[in-house]
Amino acid sequence: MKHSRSSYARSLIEASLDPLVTISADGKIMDVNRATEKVTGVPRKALIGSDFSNYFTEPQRARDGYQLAFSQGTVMDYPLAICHASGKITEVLYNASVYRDEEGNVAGLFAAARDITALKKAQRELESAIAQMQLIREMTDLLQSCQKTDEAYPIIKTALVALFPNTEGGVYIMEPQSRALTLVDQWGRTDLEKLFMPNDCWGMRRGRIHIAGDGRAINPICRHVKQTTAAYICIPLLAHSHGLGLIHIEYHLGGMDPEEIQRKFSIAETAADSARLALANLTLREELHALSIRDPLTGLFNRRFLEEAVDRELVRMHRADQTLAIAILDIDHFKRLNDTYGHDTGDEVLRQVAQLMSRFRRGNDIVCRYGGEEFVIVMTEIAVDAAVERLNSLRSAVESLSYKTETGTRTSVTASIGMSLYPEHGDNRLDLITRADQALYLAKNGGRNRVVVAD
Ligand SMILES: Nc1nc2c(ncn2[C@@H]2O[C@H](COP(=O)(O)OP(=O)(O)OP(=O)(O)O)[C@@H](O)[C@H]2O)c(=O)[nH]1
Repeated sequence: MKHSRSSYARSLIEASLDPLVTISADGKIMDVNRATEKVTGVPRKALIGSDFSNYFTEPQRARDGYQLAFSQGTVMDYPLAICHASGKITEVLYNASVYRDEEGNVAGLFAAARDITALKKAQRELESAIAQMQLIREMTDLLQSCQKTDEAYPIIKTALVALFPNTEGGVYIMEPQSRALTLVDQWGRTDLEKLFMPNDCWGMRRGRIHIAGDGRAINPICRHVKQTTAAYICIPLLAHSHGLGLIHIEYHLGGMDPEEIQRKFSIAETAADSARLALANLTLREELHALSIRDPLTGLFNRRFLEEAVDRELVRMHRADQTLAIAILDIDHFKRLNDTYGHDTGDEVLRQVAQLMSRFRRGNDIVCRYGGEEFVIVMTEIAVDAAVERLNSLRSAVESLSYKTETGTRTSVTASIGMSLYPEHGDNRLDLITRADQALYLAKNGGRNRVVVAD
C-alpha cells in the first residue's frame, strides 16, 4: 500500500506540465519531474545534486527568491527565466514553499514553475503595438499641423526611424511635372537612388506594397534598388490613384520571425496611410495656394499675394532700417486700345508688359498684377533716385514694345508710374499704396508716360 501511494504521488508529479523541483536546505536539487528536464534540457541524473541556481538567467535573483521562501515560508509568483541547454529562454513564475522533516525542521524547498513565455511575448507585443500606434498618432497629429509638404517629410522620416529601428530607407516625392520620384529624406544608408521614374518601382507600377529580397520566389527586385543584400518594402503613396510619393524601407531578416515581419508590414502600411493622407491634403493646399496667388492671364502674382508680401517686407525693412519703394504702373489709354483693337489685343499687351516686368525684377523685388491694367512693383533697400531711374527705364521699355493687332497692323502703348517710399511716405501698406496712387494720378494728369514720386 505504501509503495502504491508513493508511485501514485510520483505519477502525479510527472503528469504535471509545470516544472516541479525540490531543493535541499543547501541549495542542491533533490528531485525533479520530466517537465523540469524538458525546460532545462538537462537529464534528471545531471540535475539532481547540482546547484539549482545554475539553470536561471539570473542565478543571484534565483538565490534571493530561495532565501525569501526560507525566511517567509513561501513565495508566490516570483518571476525568473530558465535557460535551456540550447540557450532558449523560458520565462516563469515560481511558487515555492518550505517542507519539513519528521521532526519539524526545514528540510528544503518545494517549487513549481508556471511557463509564462507566451504570455510575456504577447504582453511585449501588445506594449510595442501600443507604443507604435502612439507614435503613428503623434506623427498624424504633427502632419495635420504642417503647412507645407517640406515640413512633412522630416516628420514622416523621424516617425519611420522610430517605428523601424535598425532599418534603412528613404521618403520620395513625385514631382508633379516630370512625375519623377525624388528622394527628399533618408535614414541609414546614403546611397539610395536619388531620382527615378515610377516605372522603375514595382510598388509604384502596381499601386500597392511591393516586398522583395526576402527569399520569395516571384517578387522581382525594383530597378531603383541598388543592392539586394537586404529585404525591402516599397509603399507607394497614392491619392485617388494619383502618385504622391514612395516610402522605401530596407531591413535585415536576421533574428526576425515571419510573424514579426508581417506585423512590421502592417505598421508600415498604417504609417504610410497616414503619411499619404497628410501629403495629399498638403499638396492640394499648396496647389490651391499657388492658384490663389497667381493671376491666370499673366502668370504674375496677384493682389492678394502682394498684400501679404509687402506686409512681410515692411517688417523686414523696419528691422533692418532700410527703405522700400512701391510703384504702380498703369497702361495709358488702355480702354481706347481695347475699343480700337479688341480685347484680345488688350490681353496680349497685358501679357507682354507682364513678361517685361518679370525680366525687370531684381533680387527681392516683387512684381504683381494689381488688377485690370495696373501692375505693382516693390523694390527693397533702394534710394529714391535709383528707384526713379529703374522705373524710367521700365517705362521706356514698355514704350518700345510693339504689338500685332487683330487687323494685322502694329501698335504700342505707354505707361504712367506713381511711386511712394517707405518710410518717407508712410509706414504701412495702405498709406504707401494710397500715396503711390496719388502720384500715379498726377502722372496721368501731367500728360501720362512719366514717373512721378509722391511729394
Ligand atoms: N483686354 C483686357 N482689358 C482689361 C482687362 N482688365 C481690365 N481691362 C480694361 O482696362 C480698361 C481700363 O480703362 P480705364 O480704367 O478707363 O483707364 P485707361 O483707358 O487705361 O485710361 P488712363 O488710365 O486714364 O490712361 C477698361 O476698359 C477695362 O475693361 C483685361 O484683363 N483684359
